[in-house]
Amino acid sequence: MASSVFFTHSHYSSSPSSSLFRHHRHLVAPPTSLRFSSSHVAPVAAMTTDSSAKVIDGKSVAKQIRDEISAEVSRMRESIGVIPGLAVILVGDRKDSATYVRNKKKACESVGINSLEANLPEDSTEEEVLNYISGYNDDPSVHGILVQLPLPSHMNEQNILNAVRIEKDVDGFHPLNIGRLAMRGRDPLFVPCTPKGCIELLHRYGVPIKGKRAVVIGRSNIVGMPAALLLQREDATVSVVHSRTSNPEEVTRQADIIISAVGQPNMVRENWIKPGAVIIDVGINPVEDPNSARGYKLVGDVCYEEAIKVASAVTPVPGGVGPMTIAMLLQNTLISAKRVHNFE
Ligand SMILES: Nc1nc(=O)c2c([nH]1)NC[C@@H]1CN(c3ccc(C(=O)N[C@@H](CCC(=O)O)C(=O)O)cc3)C=[N+]21
Repeated sequence: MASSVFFTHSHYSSSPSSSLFRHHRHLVAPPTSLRFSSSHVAPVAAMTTDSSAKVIDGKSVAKQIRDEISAEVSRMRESIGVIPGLAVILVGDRKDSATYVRNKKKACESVGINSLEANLPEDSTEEEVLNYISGYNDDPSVHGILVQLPLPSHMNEQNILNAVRIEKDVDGFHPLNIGRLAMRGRDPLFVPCTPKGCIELLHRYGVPIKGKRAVVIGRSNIVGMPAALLLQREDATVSVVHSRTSNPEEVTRQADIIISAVGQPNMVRENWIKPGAVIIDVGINPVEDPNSARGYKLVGDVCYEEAIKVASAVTPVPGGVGPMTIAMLLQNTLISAKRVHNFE
């Protein structure tokens, strides 16, 4: 888990992920800070007719998906009287985690999903967390359980994730769900939200995957690894570039599709990118920005200003994969409620 982009998101987080990537940390973002107003986002249909790179607008796709979910939630409530429910367990008071949990809650409200929240103090015991999980496991109004990561270091993440009933594992982090994702001829009950959001963006932008070369940068349990499995299920030829890969830029330059999830700001430069490649940037990295009220801004793993010149399409940060992650969480919660109530 150490190389997960999730854990490097916050400027409160202590250590950078991987050693090989560390020498890129000093790269600074190019001076112009791009703004992604909806006005310069091309409509999806225009993508194939224009040769300059397109912004893959995750924020608006996520909004579209939330509208679809919202309609399904209403239909379900009206026909069988069931409202999907998501329980989120937050341990400790990391600011970034609290923000994410708040955003998830808001997103639930926006589509009519019930949200429950357990806020436990940093010094809680593992047993206390397990008690909450077992309460939610047994609660029929809860269709999805999410344990916000990272957990405090005194807790055993594996024990805790193993305790979530797989039928409610809307994060898709249970080893049985991951195992099924990895096996041909089997299907997991849930696909992890961030990788699922990446593939959904490729689908909705009409990017062909079958037979294409894909490179995933990063091998975390929550993004890189499941993203590589999903691409393989989509019939891409997949390579995984990681902290011990020699010549990562050369490998990455072969890719028609790049998914980067390492948590190193602006690591992927122009010379890593094959002209015309499609880039999904999962990194959400805070970098100092005196012009911003917060004192920092968020940038991806990919140097956006360089990528936009060579790639055919790129996801921005923010407004790319992040909002899709939340939309997929809502979708998984709906899928769970439909499944348990046999509602089609
Ligand atoms: N059990 C678990 N499941 C998770 O899915 C999970 C987690 N733990 N721990 C933390 C990470 C991080 N994560 C994000 C979700 C949405 C945005 C998001 O919406 N970002 C926006 C806004 C960024 C901002 O301005 O702060 C954007 O990129 O546009 C980002 C990050 C889910 N995570």
